[in-house]
Amino acid sequence: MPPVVSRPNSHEAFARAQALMPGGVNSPARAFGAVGGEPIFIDHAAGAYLYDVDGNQYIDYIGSWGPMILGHAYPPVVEALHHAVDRGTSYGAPTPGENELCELIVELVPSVEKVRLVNSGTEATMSAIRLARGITGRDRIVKFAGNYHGHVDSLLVAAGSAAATLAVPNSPGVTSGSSTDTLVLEYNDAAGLQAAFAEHGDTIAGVIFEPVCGNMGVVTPSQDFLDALQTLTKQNGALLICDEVMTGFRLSPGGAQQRLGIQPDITTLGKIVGGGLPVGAYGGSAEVMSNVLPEGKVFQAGTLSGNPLATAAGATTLRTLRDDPPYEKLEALSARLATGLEEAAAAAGVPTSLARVGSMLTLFFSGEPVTSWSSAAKCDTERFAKYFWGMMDRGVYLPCSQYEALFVSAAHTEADIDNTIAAAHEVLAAV
Ligand SMILES: Cc1ncc(COP(=O)(O)O)c(C=O)c1O
Ligand SMILES: NCC(=O)CCC(=O)O
Repeated sequence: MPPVVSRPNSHEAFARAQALMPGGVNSPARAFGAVGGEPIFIDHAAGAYLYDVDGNQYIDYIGSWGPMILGHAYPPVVEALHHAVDRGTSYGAPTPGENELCELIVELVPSVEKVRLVNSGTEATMSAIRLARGITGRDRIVKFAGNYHGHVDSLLVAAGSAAATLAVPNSPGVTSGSSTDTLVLEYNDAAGLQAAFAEHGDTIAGVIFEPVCGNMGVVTPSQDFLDALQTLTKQNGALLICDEVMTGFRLSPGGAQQRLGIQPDITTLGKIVGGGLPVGAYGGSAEVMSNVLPEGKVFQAGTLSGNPLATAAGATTLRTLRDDPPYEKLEALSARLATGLEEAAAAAGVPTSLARVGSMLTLFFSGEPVTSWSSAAKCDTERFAKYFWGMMDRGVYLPCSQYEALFVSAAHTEADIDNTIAAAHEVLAAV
């Protein structure tokens, strides 16, 4: 792996970008705010690799923050897009391609009988909570500290991911009304959830949660927490909203709900469902979804929803995951990476704890296991930043925050993993 020597073209591009976009970026997650320095500008990507505008190559463990489970420019997806683009890029009218993608979602995700396509994970969660409120006639939504559900006003409270990384878990501009209707609890705290239902049960429309959390780094749900979520929502007539934007089609063909045996009322999807194009989706039983306009009365719409390029990329990706499942390979590669990183940290005497579920993993710079936001917040983020840059300079592109998951793709090889571990040995010895 050639060392990365310099990035003058990225530097120049970032200078231009800063005059054009706030912070020079179109999403704060990619601004490198928590690790210092400047983001690299990407020229192109193929398989497991990113190539920056200075010609440096990186092993990519972000994969566009989750979607690229098959690797970049996966040939069948590229071919499907070529075929689609010649037929026009948007019609604002129904297409057979929408049926194909929705059939695959319904086939693969256990709790989904009917689904609505939108353009992002944020739109999916925004629509899901509106649906829960519309069905129940109640206002309150429960969410968990450190979980991130996109930039929906009422969910941008104690939010994880870039909101936590950049210290705005509660953004200015979110009205006190929206945050009053949001009840924030600790992840993995079944007793806290029980107490919240005891006090507010008849006003809670729904509980939204990450079934395996990725947005405060990877945090695994305990079985009693999962049981409490399902039992308490059912007992109190609230809807359980499983946010599988990150975990959907990643942790198994049917997502975290299939892997962990969760039965939600509404599921939100994003990332992989669009195969690298902008798609989100929300779905549930036919009965729950019958409340969405025009079948029901809960309004939700979109000019580009079900876009033909997006459905082509999404359907090709899901079909590949169904017909040629990469999950065993992902498990083996991810376990190899996790073990290697743990060994590298131990050899260097750096206190860490490694969390992994399938192909999502995080090396926390804290000796204690992380189970919720209060334990995640104890990590040594300065040490993480040194680790991040050391890895970057050795051609390994990691999420630029302690509070994110790293993703392994089916395009990674054992050699990529071993090179990454070798880099980690060098870097961790020096942080
Ligand atoms: C669990 C979860 N929900 C929702 C979102 C929001 O999705 P998007 O960025 O596509 O709006 C994300 C990621 O960004 C996520 O990880
Ligand atoms: N885990 C956080 C994300 O995936 C968000 C990416 C972005 O907003 O750029």
